[in-house]
Amino acid sequence: MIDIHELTKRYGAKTAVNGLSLTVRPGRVTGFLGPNGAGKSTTLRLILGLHTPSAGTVTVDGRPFRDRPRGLRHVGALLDAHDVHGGRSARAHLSALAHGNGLGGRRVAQVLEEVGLTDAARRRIGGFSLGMKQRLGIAAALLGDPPVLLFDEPLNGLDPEGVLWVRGLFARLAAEGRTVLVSSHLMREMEHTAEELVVIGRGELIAAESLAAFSARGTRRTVTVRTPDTAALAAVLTAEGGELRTEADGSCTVTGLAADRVGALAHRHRLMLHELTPQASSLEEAFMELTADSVEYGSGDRR
Ligand SMILES: Nc1ncnc2c1ncn2[C@@H]1O[C@H](COP(=O)(O)OP(=O)(O)OP(=O)(O)O)[C@@H](O)[C@H]1O
Repeated sequence: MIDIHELTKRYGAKTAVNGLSLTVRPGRVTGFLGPNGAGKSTTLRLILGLHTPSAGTVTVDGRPFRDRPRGLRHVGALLDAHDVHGGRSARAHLSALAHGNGLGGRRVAQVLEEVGLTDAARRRIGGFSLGMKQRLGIAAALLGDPPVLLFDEPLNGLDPEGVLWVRGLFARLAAEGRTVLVSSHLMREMEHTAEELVVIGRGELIAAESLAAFSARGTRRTVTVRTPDTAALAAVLTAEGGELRTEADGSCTVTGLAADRVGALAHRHRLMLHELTPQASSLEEAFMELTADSVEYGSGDRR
């Protein structure tokens, strides 16, 4: 379990993390989402004690991570897949880590196998693709068989088969009762990866809840309608504050009114409906809406 309490990190005049409080629980994969520059990497570094908080506290299973000798046995982390010595082989890299953490060599072979790098174990890391480096970083995180795992943008550079593999691995690690925190700036990456979400923007907490609860936050819900009386229905709905758009397939998309209200209005005005389907707001939409004000380097049209 990771406990973050009123955590703030300033770099000079820049506040990267601002009064952040949250708990990441074991047994589920938690997605850590936010636009670029939201403070995700800074938070992960603060959890690992690589940076010192300006204020607040962060503990891993009840203690600051820095207080733990042989850290890999407690927290495994992939922060930056490129942060490896390119001249070393994958096996040498992992062996050095294992040695520094009092872990046996057998574990190195096990994690190489786990991430599918056994055949590449003797090759220089410098020649690895980004996807292979991500796998190596995941192997390093798994080395100490830790109860808590942190992954910063682990899906970057992975091919579709790699993405599926990582999702399966994270789900298994969580099912084993571990705490698994996975950062991403892309909602669509988390949609099939995480069960819980923590969303931050400009260093502040925006949401911490299940994927389903987060999805329900989208306010731009729409209703799909089919009717032989499009013009009449459009007039009725517009008078009630809704908006009706005709789609290429002949259906209509209604915004601004809930499905039951659309149905009641059609009934009152004796208009025939062939379909009345509320559309769940997509996760992506909820994410864009909630983080629109915190996009640091956005294109402008997201606001
Ligand atoms: N060492 C540093 N010195 C100064 N500013 C920093 C430092 N590290 C991070 N920042 C700033 O703090 C903010 C948060 O950065 P951080 O890398 O934590 O965000 P992020 O959510 O991980 O973003 P990304 O998705 O782009 O990796 C950014 O504005 C960044 O420029």
